[in-house]
Amino acid sequence: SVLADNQYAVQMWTRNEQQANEINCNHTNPRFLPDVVLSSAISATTDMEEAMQDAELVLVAAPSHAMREVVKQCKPYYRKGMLIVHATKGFEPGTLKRMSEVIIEELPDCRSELSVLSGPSHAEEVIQKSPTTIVIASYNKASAERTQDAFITPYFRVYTNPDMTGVEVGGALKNIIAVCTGLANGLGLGDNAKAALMTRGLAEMGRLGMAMGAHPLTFAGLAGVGDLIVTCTSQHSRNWRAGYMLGQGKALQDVLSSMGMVVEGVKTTQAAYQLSRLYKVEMPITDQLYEVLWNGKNPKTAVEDLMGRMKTHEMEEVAHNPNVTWME
Ligand SMILES: NC(=O)c1ccc[n+]([C@@H]2O[C@H](COP(=O)([O-])OP(=O)(O)OC[C@H]3O[C@@H](n4cnc5c(N)ncnc54)[C@H](O)[C@@H]3O)[C@@H](O)[C@H]2O)c1
Ligand SMILES: O=P(O)(O)OC[C@H](O)CO
Repeated sequence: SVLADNQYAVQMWTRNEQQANEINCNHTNPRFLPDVVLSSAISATTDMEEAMQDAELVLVAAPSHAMREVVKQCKPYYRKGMLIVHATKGFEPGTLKRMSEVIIEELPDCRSELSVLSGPSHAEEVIQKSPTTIVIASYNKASAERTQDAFITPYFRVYTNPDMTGVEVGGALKNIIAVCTGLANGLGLGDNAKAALMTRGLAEMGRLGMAMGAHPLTFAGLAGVGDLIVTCTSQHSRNWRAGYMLGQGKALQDVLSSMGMVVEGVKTTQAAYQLSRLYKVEMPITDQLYEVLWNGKNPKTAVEDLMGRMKTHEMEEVAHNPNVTWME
């Protein structure tokens, strides 16, 4: 819709014939965005060749577990010079790769034209043209700026950032903390607990991100704290809602099937748990959510175990900084 507002003819690809017909005939997409009329500049097809044949820019928003499969389908129709943008927040299950790494493996020639679009941006609000800010990260400045120009509108403000790793890691990890804050609300815990999870969650997002090569300041930006705030507090968040239902005692499988849409935070918790061991980074909140989601731990016990951890400094970097001294 943003691209259509910027005068692009938009061709959507979907594997669902009925959805394509609905978009072409009625300009609606009722399962995903009920009560919304789409621009007539948007059409849909189930034929990838048709979708990509005249494309200047390809935006991929497949769930993280399906990214490789979808990019493989794009491959025969890819042309050098096309801008490739992804908006997916997660890691590839099993390989633990970031989405840009998966895309570059499948389309090695696209590296300098590849960007990630991330930040606090629930589709339900973007479609209403409610003011939204996002960030585009790319290895290449010119590609970041071309992509920024393609998306920027008076209601959709786009920033650029050269830190691809930080933007991708921030966008993926915030979903873990959103599931946790939903869980806390479902358990009846208060705002103090929510603020604690968001703040200490941001600390562990930054720790893993930096170990993976990200710039620490990216976590203070839109793809870090910005997306963390919206996902932990918005009525639109699927990750928060999934956590809330778990906190109310529903089983994970029932929660996921009732949602009918991807809840990236569940698989991302497993990936982050594995990455934290690979990079030797402490992620106590992620560890507890992993035990709840994947090993059936009682969430109340998980909260007790988090609160009962050995006492420590708030920021190791500050406490052990030789320029910062304690008074005797
Ligand atoms: N919804 C948002 O507001 C929003 C905002 C920013 C980023 N994202 C990210 O975008 C990604 C997708 O989220 P969403 O909200 O569109 O999810 P969704 O569950 O609403 O839609 C996912 C779509 O992908 C399709 N799909 C699933 N597996 C597929 C496969 N193997 N091949 C082809 N198509 C497949 C589904 O049929 C569905 O149409 C996620 O990583 C999410 O974090 C979502
Ligand atoms: O609905 P969620 O929880 O998947 O969040 C969607 C977007 O990532 C918000 O920026």
